[in-house]
Amino acid sequence: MKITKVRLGRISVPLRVPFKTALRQVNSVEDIIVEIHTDSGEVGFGEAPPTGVITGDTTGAIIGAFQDHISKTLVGRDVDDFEDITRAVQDCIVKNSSAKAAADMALWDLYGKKYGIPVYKMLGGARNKIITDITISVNPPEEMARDAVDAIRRGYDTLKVKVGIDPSLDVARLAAIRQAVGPEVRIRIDANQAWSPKQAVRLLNQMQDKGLDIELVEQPVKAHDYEGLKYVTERSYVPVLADEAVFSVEDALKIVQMQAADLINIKLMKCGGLTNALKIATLAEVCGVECMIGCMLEAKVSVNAAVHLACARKIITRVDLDGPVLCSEDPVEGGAVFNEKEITVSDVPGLGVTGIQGIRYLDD
Ligand SMILES: C[C@H](N)C(=O)N[C@@H](CCC(=O)O)C(=O)O
Ligand SMILES: [Mg+2]
Repeated sequence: MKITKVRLGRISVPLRVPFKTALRQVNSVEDIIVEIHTDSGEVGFGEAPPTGVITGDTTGAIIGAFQDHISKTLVGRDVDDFEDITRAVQDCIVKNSSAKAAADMALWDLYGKKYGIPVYKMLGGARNKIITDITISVNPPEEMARDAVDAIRRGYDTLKVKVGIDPSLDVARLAAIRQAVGPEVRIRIDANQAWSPKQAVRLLNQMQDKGLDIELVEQPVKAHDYEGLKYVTERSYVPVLADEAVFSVEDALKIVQMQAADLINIKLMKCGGLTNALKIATLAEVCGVECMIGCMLEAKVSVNAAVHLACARKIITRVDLDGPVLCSEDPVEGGAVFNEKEITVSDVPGLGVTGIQGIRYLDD
Protein backbone atom coordinates (compact mmCIF):
# COMPACT_ATOMS: atom_id res chain seq x y z
CA MET A 1 0.00 0.00 0.00
CA LYS A 2 1.98 2.99 -1.32
CA ILE A 3 1.15 6.59 -0.48
CA THR A 4 0.31 8.49 -3.66
CA LYS A 5 -1.00 11.84 -2.47
CA VAL A 6 -1.72 13.93 0.63
CA ARG A 7 -4.79 16.12 0.27
CA LEU A 8 -5.70 18.98 2.61
CA GLY A 9 -9.03 20.64 3.21
CA ARG A 10 -10.85 22.82 5.70
CA ILE A 11 -14.03 22.28 7.70
CA SER A 12 -16.15 24.69 9.74
CA VAL A 13 -18.51 23.35 12.37
CA PRO A 14 -20.56 25.77 14.52
CA LEU A 15 -20.63 25.23 18.29
CA ARG A 16 -23.91 24.96 20.24
CA VAL A 17 -22.74 27.81 22.52
CA PRO A 18 -19.49 29.83 22.60
CA PHE A 19 -16.57 27.93 24.19
CA LYS A 20 -14.79 30.12 26.76
CA THR A 21 -11.67 29.35 28.76
CA ALA A 22 -9.05 31.43 30.53
CA LEU A 23 -7.09 31.32 27.26
CA ARG A 24 -9.65 32.00 24.53
CA GLN A 25 -13.21 32.22 23.27
CA VAL A 26 -14.39 30.53 20.05
CA ASN A 27 -17.71 30.06 18.28
CA SER A 28 -16.88 27.32 15.80
CA VAL A 29 -14.44 24.53 15.06
CA GLU A 30 -12.24 25.57 12.11
CA ASP A 31 -10.00 22.60 11.37
CA ILE A 32 -7.71 21.20 8.71
CA ILE A 33 -8.66 17.80 7.31
CA VAL A 34 -5.93 15.54 5.96
CA GLU A 35 -6.47 12.68 3.55
CA ILE A 36 -3.60 10.30 2.82
CA HIS A 37 -4.35 8.52 -0.47
CA THR A 38 -2.80 5.19 -1.49
CA ASP A 39 -2.39 3.11 -4.64
CA SER A 40 -4.85 0.53 -3.24
CA GLY A 41 -7.58 3.18 -3.22
CA GLU A 42 -7.71 3.29 0.59
CA VAL A 43 -7.70 6.75 2.18
CA GLY A 44 -6.52 7.53 5.73
CA PHE A 45 -8.21 10.46 7.49
CA GLY A 46 -6.76 12.97 9.95
CA GLU A 47 -7.71 16.32 11.47
CA ALA A 48 -5.72 19.18 13.00
CA PRO A 49 -7.24 22.07 14.99
CA PRO A 50 -5.34 25.38 15.09
CA THR A 51 -5.19 25.84 18.86
CA GLY A 52 -2.58 28.60 18.76
CA VAL A 53 -2.91 29.55 22.43
CA ILE A 54 -1.95 26.04 23.55
CA THR A 55 0.04 24.33 20.81
CA GLY A 56 1.22 27.38 18.87
CA ASP A 57 -0.33 25.81 15.75
CA THR A 58 -2.26 28.13 13.44
CA THR A 59 -4.22 27.24 10.30
CA GLY A 60 -1.43 28.57 8.08
CA ALA A 61 1.26 26.77 10.06
CA ILE A 62 -0.58 23.43 9.83
CA ILE A 63 -0.97 23.83 6.07
CA GLY A 64 2.68 24.92 5.74
CA ALA A 65 3.94 21.99 7.81
CA PHE A 66 2.23 19.61 5.39
CA GLN A 67 3.12 21.42 2.19
CA ASP A 68 6.78 22.03 3.04
CA HIS A 69 7.62 18.95 5.14
CA ILE A 70 5.14 16.18 6.00
CA SER A 71 3.56 15.51 2.57
CA LYS A 72 7.01 15.26 0.90
CA THR A 73 8.09 12.85 3.62
CA LEU A 74 5.10 10.58 3.02
CA VAL A 75 4.48 10.44 -0.73
CA GLY A 76 6.02 7.33 -2.30
CA ARG A 77 6.44 5.52 1.05
CA ASP A 78 4.87 2.13 1.80
CA VAL A 79 2.43 2.02 4.73
CA ASP A 80 4.03 -1.30 5.71
CA ASP A 81 7.18 0.62 6.70
CA PHE A 82 4.99 1.78 9.54
CA GLU A 83 7.56 2.42 12.26
CA ASP A 84 9.84 4.27 9.86
CA ILE A 85 7.14 6.50 8.39
CA THR A 86 5.53 7.38 11.72
CA ARG A 87 9.04 8.27 12.96
CA ALA A 88 9.72 10.28 9.79
CA VAL A 89 6.57 12.37 10.40
CA GLN A 90 7.89 13.31 13.86
CA ASP A 91 11.42 13.99 12.59
CA CYS A 92 10.73 15.96 9.39
CA ILE A 93 9.97 19.20 11.27
CA VAL A 94 10.22 20.30 14.93
CA LYS A 95 7.14 21.26 16.98
CA ASN A 96 3.94 21.42 14.80
CA SER A 97 2.37 18.72 16.96
CA SER A 98 -1.16 19.16 15.55
CA ALA A 99 -0.08 18.65 11.92
CA LYS A 100 1.96 15.61 13.02
CA ALA A 101 -1.04 14.26 14.93
CA ALA A 102 -3.25 14.51 11.84
CA ALA A 103 -0.67 12.68 9.70
CA ASP A 104 0.01 10.05 12.37
CA MET A 105 -3.69 9.19 12.88
CA ALA A 106 -4.22 8.92 9.11
CA LEU A 107 -1.31 6.45 8.96
CA TRP A 108 -2.78 4.34 11.79
CA ASP A 109 -6.09 4.44 9.92
CA LEU A 110 -4.43 3.05 6.79
CA TYR A 111 -2.42 0.44 8.71
CA GLY A 112 -5.56 -0.85 10.41
CA LYS A 113 -7.39 -0.92 7.07
CA LYS A 114 -4.56 -2.82 5.42
CA TYR A 115 -4.61 -5.57 8.08
CA GLY A 116 -8.39 -5.49 8.68
CA ILE A 117 -8.18 -4.51 12.38
CA PRO A 118 -9.79 -1.61 14.25
CA VAL A 119 -7.03 0.57 15.71
CA TYR A 120 -8.22 0.23 19.33
CA LYS A 121 -7.71 -3.54 19.06
CA MET A 122 -4.18 -3.00 17.69
CA LEU A 123 -3.36 -0.73 20.67
CA GLY A 124 -4.67 -3.00 23.42
CA GLY A 125 -8.43 -3.44 23.00
CA ALA A 126 -9.41 -2.96 26.67
CA ARG A 127 -13.08 -1.98 26.08
CA ASN A 128 -15.45 -0.69 23.43
CA LYS A 129 -17.31 2.05 25.33
CA ILE A 130 -16.19 5.05 27.34
CA ILE A 131 -17.95 7.89 29.19
CA THR A 132 -16.96 11.50 28.57
CA ASP A 133 -17.39 14.56 30.73
CA ILE A 134 -18.72 17.82 29.26
CA THR A 135 -17.18 21.27 29.51
CA ILE A 136 -18.90 24.21 31.19
CA SER A 137 -17.43 27.43 29.81
CA VAL A 138 -16.23 30.13 32.21
CA ASN A 139 -18.92 32.79 32.69
CA PRO A 140 -20.66 34.53 35.60
CA PRO A 141 -21.60 32.01 38.37
CA GLU A 142 -25.38 32.00 37.71
CA GLU A 143 -24.89 31.38 33.98
CA MET A 144 -22.49 28.52 34.69
CA ALA A 145 -24.95 26.98 37.16
CA ARG A 146 -27.65 27.09 34.45
CA ASP A 147 -25.31 25.52 31.89
CA ALA A 148 -24.41 22.82 34.41
CA VAL A 149 -28.07 21.96 34.99
CA ASP A 150 -28.63 21.79 31.20
CA ALA A 151 -25.68 19.39 30.90
CA ILE A 152 -27.09 17.13 33.63
CA ARG A 153 -30.45 17.13 31.82
CA ARG A 154 -28.61 15.96 28.69
CA GLY A 155 -27.43 12.97 30.73
CA TYR A 156 -23.88 13.94 31.71
CA ASP A 157 -22.67 12.93 35.17
CA THR A 158 -19.25 14.60 35.08
CA LEU A 159 -18.66 18.31 34.48
CA LYS A 160 -15.36 19.89 33.48
CA VAL A 161 -15.74 23.43 34.73
CA LYS A 162 -13.54 26.15 33.26
CA VAL A 163 -12.27 28.81 35.66
CA GLY A 164 -9.60 31.50 35.73
CA ILE A 165 -11.20 34.59 34.16
CA ASP A 166 -11.45 36.95 37.13
CA PRO A 167 -10.26 34.32 39.64
CA SER A 168 -11.95 36.19 42.52
CA LEU A 169 -15.19 34.63 41.16
CA ASP A 170 -13.89 31.08 40.93
CA VAL A 171 -15.00 29.81 44.36
CA ALA A 172 -18.44 31.39 43.82
CA ARG A 173 -18.64 29.72 40.39
CA LEU A 174 -18.03 26.29 41.87
CA ALA A 175 -20.36 26.94 44.83
CA ALA A 176 -23.19 27.95 42.46
CA ILE A 177 -22.66 24.87 40.30
CA ARG A 178 -22.45 22.46 43.22
CA GLN A 179 -25.62 23.91 44.72
CA ALA A 180 -27.43 23.63 41.38
CA VAL A 181 -26.43 20.05 40.49
CA GLY A 182 -26.32 18.39 43.92
CA PRO A 183 -23.77 16.12 45.55
CA GLU A 184 -23.81 13.16 43.11
CA VAL A 185 -22.37 14.93 40.06
CA ARG A 186 -18.60 14.67 39.58
CA ILE A 187 -16.99 18.09 39.14
CA ARG A 188 -13.48 18.60 37.79
CA ILE A 189 -12.06 22.05 37.09
CA ASP A 190 -9.66 23.43 34.51
CA ALA A 191 -7.85 26.71 35.15
CA ASN A 192 -5.95 26.63 31.83
CA GLN A 193 -2.82 28.12 33.50
CA ALA A 194 -4.64 31.14 34.95
CA TRP A 195 -3.57 30.97 38.59
CA SER A 196 -0.29 31.63 40.37
CA PRO A 197 0.89 28.71 42.51
CA LYS A 198 -0.04 30.41 45.81
CA GLN A 199 -3.40 31.57 44.45
CA ALA A 200 -4.12 28.02 43.28
CA VAL A 201 -3.47 26.52 46.71
CA ARG A 202 -5.61 29.19 48.36
CA LEU A 203 -8.56 28.81 45.96
CA LEU A 204 -8.47 25.01 45.92
CA ASN A 205 -8.31 24.76 49.69
CA GLN A 206 -11.20 27.25 50.00
CA MET A 207 -13.21 24.99 47.68
CA GLN A 208 -12.26 22.03 49.84
CA ASP A 209 -13.23 23.86 53.07
CA LYS A 210 -16.63 24.69 51.56
CA GLY A 211 -17.18 20.99 50.80
CA LEU A 212 -17.47 21.57 47.05
CA ASP A 213 -15.98 18.13 46.40
CA ILE A 214 -13.71 18.82 43.42
CA GLU A 215 -12.43 15.65 41.77
CA LEU A 216 -9.30 17.24 40.28
CA VAL A 217 -7.85 20.49 38.99
CA GLU A 218 -6.37 20.69 35.52
CA GLN A 219 -3.31 22.86 34.81
CA PRO A 220 -3.66 25.44 37.60
CA VAL A 221 -0.41 27.29 36.73
CA LYS A 222 1.62 28.27 33.66
CA ALA A 223 2.61 25.39 31.37
CA HIS A 224 6.34 25.91 31.86
CA ASP A 225 6.17 26.26 35.65
CA TYR A 226 6.93 22.70 36.78
CA GLU A 227 8.10 23.88 40.23
CA GLY A 228 4.85 25.82 40.62
CA LEU A 229 2.81 22.79 39.59
CA LYS A 230 4.68 20.68 42.16
CA TYR A 231 4.08 23.37 44.78
CA VAL A 232 0.31 23.11 44.17
CA THR A 233 0.36 19.29 44.05
CA GLU A 234 2.11 19.12 47.42
CA ARG A 235 -0.18 21.61 49.18
CA SER A 236 -3.65 21.18 47.68
CA TYR A 237 -6.21 18.64 48.83
CA VAL A 238 -7.52 18.55 45.27
CA PRO A 239 -5.53 16.21 42.97
CA VAL A 240 -3.62 18.01 40.19
CA LEU A 241 -3.69 16.96 36.53
CA ALA A 242 -0.94 18.21 34.20
CA ASP A 243 -2.35 19.33 30.84
CA GLU A 244 -0.45 22.11 29.00
CA ALA A 245 2.68 21.06 30.97
CA VAL A 246 2.83 17.74 29.10
CA PHE A 247 3.31 17.74 25.36
CA SER A 248 5.99 15.08 24.80
CA VAL A 249 6.91 11.73 26.30
CA GLU A 250 9.91 13.52 27.84
CA ASP A 251 7.60 16.06 29.51
CA ALA A 252 5.54 13.21 30.98
CA LEU A 253 8.70 11.55 32.30
CA LYS A 254 9.83 14.79 33.93
CA ILE A 255 6.43 15.36 35.59
CA VAL A 256 6.47 11.80 36.93
CA GLN A 257 10.09 12.01 38.14
CA MET A 258 9.48 15.36 39.87
CA GLN A 259 6.12 14.17 41.23
CA ALA A 260 4.89 17.53 39.97
CA ALA A 261 1.32 16.32 39.31
CA ASP A 262 -0.94 13.44 40.33
CA LEU A 263 -2.36 12.76 36.86
CA ILE A 264 -1.54 13.42 33.19
CA ASN A 265 -3.83 14.63 30.41
CA ILE A 266 -2.87 13.03 27.08
CA LYS A 267 -3.97 14.88 23.95
CA LEU A 268 -3.08 13.80 20.44
CA MET A 269 -2.65 17.45 19.43
CA LYS A 270 0.02 18.08 22.06
CA CYS A 271 2.09 14.94 21.57
CA GLY A 272 1.88 14.54 17.78
CA GLY A 273 -0.57 11.66 17.46
CA LEU A 274 -1.41 8.13 18.52
CA THR A 275 2.17 6.83 18.30
CA ASN A 276 3.48 9.18 20.99
CA ALA A 277 0.22 9.12 22.98
CA LEU A 278 0.63 5.38 23.33
CA LYS A 279 4.16 5.90 24.65
CA ILE A 280 2.92 8.40 27.26
CA ALA A 281 0.15 6.00 28.32
CA THR A 282 2.66 3.17 28.66
CA LEU A 283 5.09 5.33 30.66
CA ALA A 284 2.24 6.40 32.94
CA GLU A 285 1.09 2.82 33.37
CA VAL A 286 4.60 1.68 34.33
CA CYS A 287 4.81 4.50 36.89
CA GLY A 288 1.25 3.99 38.19
CA VAL A 289 0.03 7.44 37.12
CA GLU A 290 -3.56 7.51 35.87
CA CYS A 291 -4.32 9.50 32.73
CA MET A 292 -7.10 11.56 31.23
CA ILE A 293 -7.53 11.55 27.47
CA GLY A 294 -8.49 15.02 26.30
CA CYS A 295 -9.08 16.95 23.12
CA MET A 296 -8.93 20.52 21.85
CA LEU A 297 -12.00 21.99 20.25
CA GLU A 298 -12.06 19.39 17.51
CA ALA A 299 -14.61 17.69 15.30
CA LYS A 300 -15.08 13.93 15.23
CA VAL A 301 -12.24 12.86 12.92
CA SER A 302 -9.46 13.50 15.42
CA VAL A 303 -11.56 12.95 18.55
CA ASN A 304 -12.49 9.59 17.06
CA ALA A 305 -8.78 8.69 16.94
CA ALA A 306 -8.49 9.59 20.64
CA VAL A 307 -11.51 7.37 21.34
CA HIS A 308 -9.54 4.42 19.91
CA LEU A 309 -6.66 5.07 22.33
CA ALA A 310 -9.02 5.55 25.28
CA CYS A 311 -10.74 2.26 24.48
CA ALA A 312 -7.38 0.51 24.16
CA ARG A 313 -5.76 1.31 27.51
CA LYS A 314 -7.16 1.07 31.04
CA ILE A 315 -4.58 3.49 32.49
CA ILE A 316 -6.79 6.12 30.82
CA THR A 317 -9.31 6.42 33.63
CA ARG A 318 -10.79 9.81 32.73
CA VAL A 319 -12.22 10.97 29.42
CA ASP A 320 -12.64 14.54 28.20
CA LEU A 321 -13.60 13.92 24.58
CA ASP A 322 -16.50 16.32 24.34
CA GLY A 323 -15.43 18.17 21.15
CA PRO A 324 -18.15 16.57 18.97
CA VAL A 325 -20.97 17.04 21.52
CA LEU A 326 -20.10 20.74 21.87
CA CYS A 327 -20.72 21.10 18.12
CA SER A 328 -24.19 21.81 16.74
CA GLU A 329 -23.70 19.40 13.83
CA ASP A 330 -21.53 16.43 12.90
CA PRO A 331 -20.08 16.42 9.37
CA VAL A 332 -18.23 13.14 9.91
CA GLU A 333 -19.55 9.83 8.55
CA GLY A 334 -18.56 6.64 10.38
CA GLY A 335 -16.27 6.41 13.38
CA ALA A 336 -17.33 6.35 17.02
CA VAL A 337 -20.97 6.81 17.94
CA PHE A 338 -21.48 9.70 20.38
CA ASN A 339 -24.68 9.28 22.36
CA GLU A 340 -24.14 12.29 24.66
CA LYS A 341 -21.81 11.02 27.44
CA GLU A 342 -21.57 7.46 26.08
CA ILE A 343 -19.07 6.90 23.26
CA THR A 344 -18.93 3.57 21.44
CA VAL A 345 -15.85 2.90 19.33
CA SER A 346 -16.18 1.66 15.75
CA ASP A 347 -15.28 -1.97 15.03
CA VAL A 348 -14.54 -1.20 11.39
CA PRO A 349 -10.87 -1.73 10.33
CA GLY A 350 -8.70 1.34 10.88
CA LEU A 351 -10.32 4.28 12.65
CA GLY A 352 -13.72 3.83 10.98
CA VAL A 353 -14.27 7.28 9.46
CA THR A 354 -15.70 6.85 5.96
CA GLY A 355 -16.25 10.42 4.82
CA ILE A 356 -16.55 14.06 5.83
CA GLN A 357 -19.20 16.41 4.52
CA GLY A 358 -18.45 19.98 3.51
CA ILE A 359 -14.66 19.79 3.11
CA ARG A 360 -13.27 22.80 1.25
CA TYR A 361 -10.25 21.25 -0.44
CA LEU A 362 -7.20 23.47 -0.79
CA ASP A 363 -6.43 22.09 -4.26
CA ASP A 364 -9.94 22.67 -5.73
C1 LIG B 1 -12.65 20.66 24.65
C2 LIG B 1 -12.03 20.12 25.92
N1 LIG B 1 -13.03 19.76 26.85
C3 LIG B 1 -11.06 21.10 26.52
O1 LIG B 1 -11.40 21.83 27.41
N2 LIG B 1 -9.83 21.09 25.99
C4 LIG B 1 -8.76 21.97 26.32
C5 LIG B 1 -8.90 23.35 25.78
C6 LIG B 1 -9.06 23.26 24.29
C7 LIG B 1 -9.18 24.48 23.44
O2 LIG B 1 -9.00 25.61 23.88
O3 LIG B 1 -9.46 24.21 22.26
C8 LIG B 1 -8.26 21.86 27.72
O4 LIG B 1 -7.62 22.76 28.20
O5 LIG B 1 -8.43 20.83 28.35
MG1 LIG C 1 -7.07 21.47 30.08
